Amino acid sequence: MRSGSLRRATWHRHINGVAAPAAVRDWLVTQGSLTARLVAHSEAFRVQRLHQSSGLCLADEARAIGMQRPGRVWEREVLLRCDGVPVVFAHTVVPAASTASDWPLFSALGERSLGSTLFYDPLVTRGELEFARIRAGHPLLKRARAVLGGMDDPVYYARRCLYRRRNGTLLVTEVFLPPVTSLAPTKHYK
Ligand SMILES: C=C(O[C@@H]1C=C(C(=O)O)C=C[C@H]1O)C(=O)O
Repeated sequence: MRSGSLRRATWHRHINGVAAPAAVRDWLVTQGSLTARLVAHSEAFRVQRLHQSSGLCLADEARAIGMQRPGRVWEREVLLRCDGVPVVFAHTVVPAASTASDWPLFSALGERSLGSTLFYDPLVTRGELEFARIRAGHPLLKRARAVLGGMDDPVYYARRCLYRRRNGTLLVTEVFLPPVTSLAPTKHYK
């Protein structure tokens, strides 16, 4: 398999395109805020910020955020932890050309969930979810492995969603980690 294909994932508009096991599929198709659902499936939820800085967007996300070729972006990567257990590795990019008026809260998020700023802002519109199977050579798995170690499964399942606000675009990619399928709804979950 060409290395290029390892670096890039094939993003499908329909969940059937990734043939995910039922338990993972249920999480991949979560509508609304993933944060909200994870909070309802844990006693203690935490956004662990790994880094937030400028960088180059990944080869398979440039076009999705409106760039002709990979260019400079503001990049944020976090682990979402339920009761201490990492269940999602999330990677968010905003084109560096975006202005503070496009995403006024993005740079100062810290360990607050990005979802809390996206789902309650009437100016934000949300695109369609896309789904992918990502494998060992994909940069997102390399980064997750650098933080978590292990990550030896042959395939991981990911989704991504494009958000727009004023003239800005923001792409959130979520890689689901195996422990997510062990989460059970807590008493608060309706
Ligand atoms: C988009 C959401 O925000 C979550 C929080 C993120 C963050 O804080 O960086 C990233 C991905 C999301 O899973 C959500 O809650 O659905």
